[in-house]
Formats: sequence, structure tokens, C-alpha cells
Amino acid sequence: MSTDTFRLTIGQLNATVGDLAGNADRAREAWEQAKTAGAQMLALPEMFITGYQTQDLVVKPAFTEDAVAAIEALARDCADGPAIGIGGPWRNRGKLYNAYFILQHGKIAARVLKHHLPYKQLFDEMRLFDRGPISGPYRIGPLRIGSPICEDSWYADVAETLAETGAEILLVPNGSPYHREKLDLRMGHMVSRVVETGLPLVYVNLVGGQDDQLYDGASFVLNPGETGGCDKVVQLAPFTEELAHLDFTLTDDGWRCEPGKMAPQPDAWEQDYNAMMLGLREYLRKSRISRVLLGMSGGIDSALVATIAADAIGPDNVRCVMLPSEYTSQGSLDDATDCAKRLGVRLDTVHIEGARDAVGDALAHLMEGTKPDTTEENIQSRLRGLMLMAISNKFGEMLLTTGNKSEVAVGYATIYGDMAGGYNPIKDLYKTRVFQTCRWRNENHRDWMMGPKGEVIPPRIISKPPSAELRPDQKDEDSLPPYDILDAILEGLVEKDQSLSDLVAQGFEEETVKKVETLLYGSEWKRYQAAPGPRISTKAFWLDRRYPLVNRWRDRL
Ligand SMILES: Nc1ncnc2c1ncn2[C@@H]1O[C@H](COP(=O)(O)OP(=O)(O)OC[C@H]2O[C@@H]([n+]3cccc(C(=O)O)c3)[C@H](O)[C@@H]2O)[C@@H](O)[C@H]1O
Ligand SMILES: Nc1ncnc2c1ncn2[C@@H]1O[C@H](COP(=O)(O)OP(=O)(O)OP(=O)(O)O)[C@@H](O)[C@H]1O
Ligand SMILES: NC(=O)CC[C@H](N)C(=O)O
Repeated sequence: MSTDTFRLTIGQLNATVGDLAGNADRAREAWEQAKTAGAQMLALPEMFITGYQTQDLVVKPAFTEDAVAAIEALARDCADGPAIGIGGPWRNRGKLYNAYFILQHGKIAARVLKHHLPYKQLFDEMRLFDRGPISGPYRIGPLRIGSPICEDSWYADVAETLAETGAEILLVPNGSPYHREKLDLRMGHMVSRVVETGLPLVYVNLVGGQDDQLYDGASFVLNPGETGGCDKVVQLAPFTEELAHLDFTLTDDGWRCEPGKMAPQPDAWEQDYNAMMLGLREYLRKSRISRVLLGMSGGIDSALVATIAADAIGPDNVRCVMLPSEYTSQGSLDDATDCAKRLGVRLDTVHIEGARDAVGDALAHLMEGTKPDTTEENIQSRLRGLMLMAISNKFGEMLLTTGNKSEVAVGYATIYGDMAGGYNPIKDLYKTRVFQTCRWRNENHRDWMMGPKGEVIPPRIISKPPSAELRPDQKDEDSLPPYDILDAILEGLVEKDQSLSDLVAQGFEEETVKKVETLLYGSEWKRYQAAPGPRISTKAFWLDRRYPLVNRWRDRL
């Protein structure tokens, strides 16, 4: 065997949390391909055997025992061929580690332990795992490989120690979730590691969805540059499963990877749309649900959710339901029909006036003497939820909710009403971005979309003023600030953790800023009961931002 070349196959693959046998099968298939391609090693992402993130499941000893048994079986099955690097949990002397297992000649030949445990944003690994010591490099054939595990590569020390102890390349297995512009952030850290160590770096990321998280893949390889910088020589596409065979050659300056595939990276609008679509597709597939339904009001939010659903699982698997009352305008009826037709999805109609009157009659003796208020509006929303859940139960279709991030942030939705449902594809998309996303989808079609090409969202739906149509002539802007102002204030409070005085200094009115803060803190309890949805920002409402449900603190101005 040559001592100055090395073929490394990387698997940018999709693992399912808890499906140990299924994940091991995927690893075996990839190994067969690596073997056929003459590779000396197959590298899989972080925690590939268990899927990622496992949350507290990994704390259960029976689960980690099963995971390690699956890794040992994989080692035995793949004894004769390339080595395998695969992520999994490792329990030893009362401690639990996030580890990378190196399988060779039928056995676990080495174990690398994660040193830096991420605990910010959506991560809580300090709570789950023990911090491992910095592990040294391992040898496969002619090559000494160092493997900082994901977060380990965001700091200088692990890579530096590996370089000092003889690593000749850095192979970084990752479970790195998507958010807007994440690739640039990762690239910044990885370029630093290459410049500091002078070693080539292979970044292998998971792909697929897990709960609210999207793993976008987008794996890449960096070679050290001649003048102290570095060169990207391989870039895989985001959001797709892919195996790549990387050829390393020993040069006078050390090991270098031959240039390979350079997949273009789509712009942020496309990546966000892909993430929301894949988030829904993956949540359904991994939950073994094949059909969805949603209430289609003729408004923009439900139109976008219907479009994402049609793209995710095909128009034939999406049912839209119009549930009109006397406040529903002819325009809304026409727009819902038009949108459903353009998307090729089924549209049913269920009237709510009769049920609403029946509820009103049943409650009349208690409500006597009270004035109409949001109570009556919420009854309509709840009746829609009830009807939609009945259809869901009868036909096995999961109900989607349709609240955008601006509404979710201020609690502008009815609990047990339009909040009823299992998954919300636009939960992390501010309303101002909803408009732009609809325009983007109307102008762009990709082969990963199962819905039709063209202007699938009627332009009128995009241009009309948003309304909940729960009373005559109602407009969202009657009770909320205009969405451009609302979203800018929310981004300040949520994404940037700014103070009210920061926002007032930026020119927002004191009264508006205070109102938005009151609505945001006052609706924490609602979000706790809300459906999950794909995370596309750095502060999604779920694991990124964990606020008390009871909270009397308000910022001073
Ligand atoms: N901390 C807490 N923990 C648990 N429950 C709490 C609570 N605080 C109030 N509650 C309960 O929650 C109830 C109030 O919540 P809820 O019933 O939802 O009602 P509420 O938030 O008062 O009203 C719903 C709002 O959403 C708007 N909306 C509704 C539907 C669709 C849209 C749209 O355009 O998308 C907008 C509607 O115009 C209205 O402003 C109270 O009756 C109270 O019992
Ligand atoms: N007439 C209706 N028929 C069917 N579903 C409805 C109807 N009205 C409201 N809904 C459901 O409740 C959700 C919240 O609706 P609402 O119209 O009150 O506010 P919205 O946030 O502006 O949403 P949209 O932009 O979809 O209208 C809608 O997205 C839809 O799923
Ligand atoms: N799994 C990890 O360690 C991920 C943490 C890392 N900072 C990332 O988001 O990419």
C-alpha cells in the first residue's frame, strides 16, 4: 500500500435519533461504498450512531449500552476494509463522554473524547456529558489523524495540541445545526485552525432534521495556503446527503487534499426556505406521518405554510380547509381557492357559523350582560381548531399551525384555537420575511421542491393588509405596531438582547417599545404550549431562548 497517498471517504449523512440499527445500516452501506472506492477510511459525523441531539436520552445507561453495542457490531462487520470514524456516547468509570470511535480490524482501535462541551444557544452538553481530556492523534495506514469533535474546533487549544503531538491532518466530525449564514461562521473558525496549525482540515457535518433543528451538511475541506492562509478545495452542497472520496497526497509541505467538488452555496433566502421545507419533511418522515392539513384563510401565512407543505411532501398529501364565518370576505374565499388551485392541493370548506351560534346559545345564560370582546373572537378560532383536529383524527393528517415569528413573539394567536397543531414551519420567520419568502418562492423553483413551479402564491395575497377576520374590518395593525417596526423591535429584544433605552435611542417610540416588551414577556406561557418549528435564526423560541413563564421584571426606561 502506498505511503504517500490516502483516500478518505466522508459521509455527509442523515441519522435518526434513537434508530441505532438504522443508523448502523447507513454506516455499513457507506462503508461498502468507501471500500469499493478503495478508501482507507470512512469518516461519519458526530454522534452518528445515536443521531443528534439526543437530549436526556443519552443519560439512560440502557441507551448508551445499546449504542456502544451497535458500534462494536459495526466494527466486527466491517473488519476487512477501510477504518471507520463514527460518533457515539462512551460511558467509563461513572463518566459519560461525547466520543468519536475509530474502528479498525474488527475492533474499536481508538476513542477520541470531546473536550469543549457546547452550552450556549440550543446546546446543553455540560448538563449531559463529562468533559474529556484532549485526546491525541490516531494512526490509519500512513496518516496520523487528529479529531477535534465539533465545538472542540471552535477553540485553538485542541487543534494546537493535536498538531504538537503529531497529527498530520485534522478531521472534524460535526453535529452543527443550521442558522442563517452559519457556514460563514464555521468557516471563520476552521480557517483559524488551519492557519494556526498549518494542517489540512476536513469538516464533516450531519444532514437532516431533528425536532426543531436542521443539520445542513455543507461539509468542506481546507488546505493550508502557500502564503500562510488557506484554500478551500472541496465544498459539498447544503441539505443533501452525500458521500465524497477525498484524495490526500504527501507533499514536501505535508499532506494536501486534491481539489474536488465545489458545490455553490445558495443565498440566505433559499437556504432558509430549504431549512423550513426540510424541517417539516424530516419531522413528518421521522415521526412516520405522511399527510398534513391546515386552515387556509386566504391570508399570507397559511398560503406560505401550504406552499412549504406541498414542497415538502407533495400537493397530494396536503389538505387545506377554508372555515368561513360571516366576517370572512369574498376576497379571502377567492384568494384561498386561487392559492389551493395554483398549488394543486385539495381545498375543503367547513362553515363555523352554526357551531359558533350553538356555543353562543349554550353559554348565553352565563354571558348575559357582558360586552362582546376577544372571547367571541377566540371562540371562532377555537372552533376552527376543533374542526381541523376532527379531520386530523379521522384521516390521520397532522395539523400544521401557521403563526409567524412576530405573532409567536407577541402571543398574537389563540391558545387551543389557531395554536392547535403539531408543527409550525414558519415559527422562526418574522412577518416581514414572510412577504419576501413568498416572493422568493414565486420566482424560484428547485428540484428539491415537490410543489409546482411558478407564481403559486397569488400576488394579491402578498399585497393585501393582514387581518385575522375575527370581527368586521379587523386589521392586524389595529392592535399591533406596523410589522416593519414590530419586527425591528423584536429583533432588538430577542436576537440582540438590547435594552429598551437602546431601542429608543435607535428612534423607536417609547410607548411602542414598552408595549412590545410587555407582549413578549407576557406570552412566554403561550410559547411553552406552542407547536415546534424549524430553527433558522440564532434565537428560535425553544432551546435558544429559555425564559421563565412567570416573570415580573420589566426593563426600566
Ligand atoms: N400565564 C398564563 N398561563 C396560563 N394561562 C394564561 C396565562 N395568562 C393568561 N392565561 C389564559 O389565557 C387566556 C388568554 O389567551 P387566549 O385565549 O389565547 O386569548 P388572548 O391572548 O386574550 O387573545 C388572542 C389574541 O390573539 C389574536 N389572534 C387570535 C387568532 C388569530 C390571530 C392571528 O391573526 O393570527 C390573532 C386575537 O386578536 C387576540 O389579540 C386567558 O383567558 C387566561 O385564562
Ligand atoms: N376563514 C378561515 N379559514 C380557514 N382557516 C382560517 C380562517 N381564519 C383563520 N384561519 C386559520 O387560523 C390562522 C390564523 O389566522 P388569521 O387569519 O387569524 O391570522 P394570520 O396570522 O393573518 O394568518 P393568515 O395570514 O394565514 O390569514 C390562519 O393562518 C389559518 O390557519
Ligand atoms: N455539536 C457541537 O459541538 C456544535 C457546536 C458548534 N459551536 C456548532 O454550532 O457548530
